Amino acid sequence: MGCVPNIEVSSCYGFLGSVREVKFLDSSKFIFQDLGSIRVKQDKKLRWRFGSLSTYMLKYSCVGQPGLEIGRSFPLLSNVLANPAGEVAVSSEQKVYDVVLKQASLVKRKLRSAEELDVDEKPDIVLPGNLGLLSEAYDRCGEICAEYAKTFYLGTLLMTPERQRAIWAIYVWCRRTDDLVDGPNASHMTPTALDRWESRLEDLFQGRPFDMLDAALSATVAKFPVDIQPFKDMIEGMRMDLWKTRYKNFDELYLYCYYVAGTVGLMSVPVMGISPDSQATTECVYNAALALGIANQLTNILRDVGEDANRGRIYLPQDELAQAGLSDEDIFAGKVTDKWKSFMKSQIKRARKFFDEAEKTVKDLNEASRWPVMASLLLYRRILDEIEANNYNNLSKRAYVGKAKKLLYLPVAYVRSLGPPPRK
Ligand SMILES: CC(C)=CCC/C(C)=C/CC/C(C)=C/CC/C(C)=C/[C@@H]1[C@@H](COP(=O)(O)OP(=O)(O)O)[C@]1(C)CC/C=C(\C)CC/C=C(\C)CCC=C(C)C
Ligand SMILES: [Mn+2]
Repeated sequence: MGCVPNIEVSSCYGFLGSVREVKFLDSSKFIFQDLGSIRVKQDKKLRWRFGSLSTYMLKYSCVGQPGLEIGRSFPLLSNVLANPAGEVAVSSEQKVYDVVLKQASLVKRKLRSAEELDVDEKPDIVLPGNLGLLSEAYDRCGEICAEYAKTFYLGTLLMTPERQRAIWAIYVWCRRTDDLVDGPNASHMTPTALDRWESRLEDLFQGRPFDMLDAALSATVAKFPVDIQPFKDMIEGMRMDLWKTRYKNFDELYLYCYYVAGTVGLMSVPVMGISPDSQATTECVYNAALALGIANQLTNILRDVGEDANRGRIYLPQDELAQAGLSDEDIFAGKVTDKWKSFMKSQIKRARKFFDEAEKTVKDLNEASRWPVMASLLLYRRILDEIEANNYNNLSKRAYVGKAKKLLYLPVAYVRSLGPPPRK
């Protein structure tokens, strides 16, 4: 999916040339009752097939509709399928892209309305008690990040102190959220407990943190234009982990990856900042952040196939396993067959595509954030190489990047992050 803003058709009735109702699934939920002025110009290469909407160039001259530029045309999305009733099933990629658009427009508005202060100059919010507590809270977040996520921690050491502390605070909240369903007390976790965690999140966003670690995130979201939605969506991903142990196809898996990892990318962009020299749209940068999160999660899933299977979870898409002549039993048997190797090659290839999409936009970030993000990207992507080096045995062997190699990658990441943002 490119960065061209897309309008997603949720339901489209009528015949070519005289569309009667098109609902736009963006934050405004436009419903054009009087569509007389809308003409759907059929692209000569495509034709209308009842029940499936192909890509159309939608030309309109809507007058008086806020936010829609008159006369502009947008390519409608070709993966929008309509059933005979004209109702449209929306792919996960589209649902997530809708979130990305909202996040991007929200940050653009926040940055426009707020003083264009460099984040390093903004004062910390004053929390009850003394400021020393906040500094102590951030230090504790840094210790937790160093303890549980050496790769990410290494990346944050390359950041400015303000951004470093903000990412530590976000990391700790993400870690605590993940530990609710993956940690030692996971067996006692219930949807109600996740609801309580979500209301605690709302409190900290309103400046009422529950404990010192929440206080660090509360101060962070007061300082950076970070929105609550990605945090809520991550909790939704944890709700899925409570009951869902199989994924029918990549569309289902993509949505899960957005929830637990793409959200991290969306949380991080306002902290990383976008370079003033960047020619990329905010949507493009958010898309790249999403892609990095998806890439990380797909890599994490490929790295942890054996471990996850031992806990009764198989994230790999069932339809793709079947197409490769594989089943859950093959995974539980733990045998690295030729079929398994061939299947893994295609899974690794797809994960790399998401890393490559993210890498194209790292240089559009604020200069001080490029190196840490590039380092984190290269180090996580390296896990895929290690799975290959293990001859695709991710069923009983956990691929990892050794400390020496991690350090070796830092100068590589530095060189890769040099240079101006790419011309779009
Ligand atoms: C320097 C840098 C990239 C910092 C980001 C650090 C951060 C906030 C990480 C949060 C990670 C976390 C604990 C998320 C909770 C859910 C979860 C576990 C997600 C999976 C992470 C892997 O964690 P781990 O390696 O510990 O695996 P196990 O739990 O042991 O199985 C994930 C794979 C998701 C990680 C996703 C990211 C780090 C996304 C980072 C994206 C950006 C920083 C956006 C950069 C912007 C552009 C334009 C590319
Ligand atoms: Mn994992």
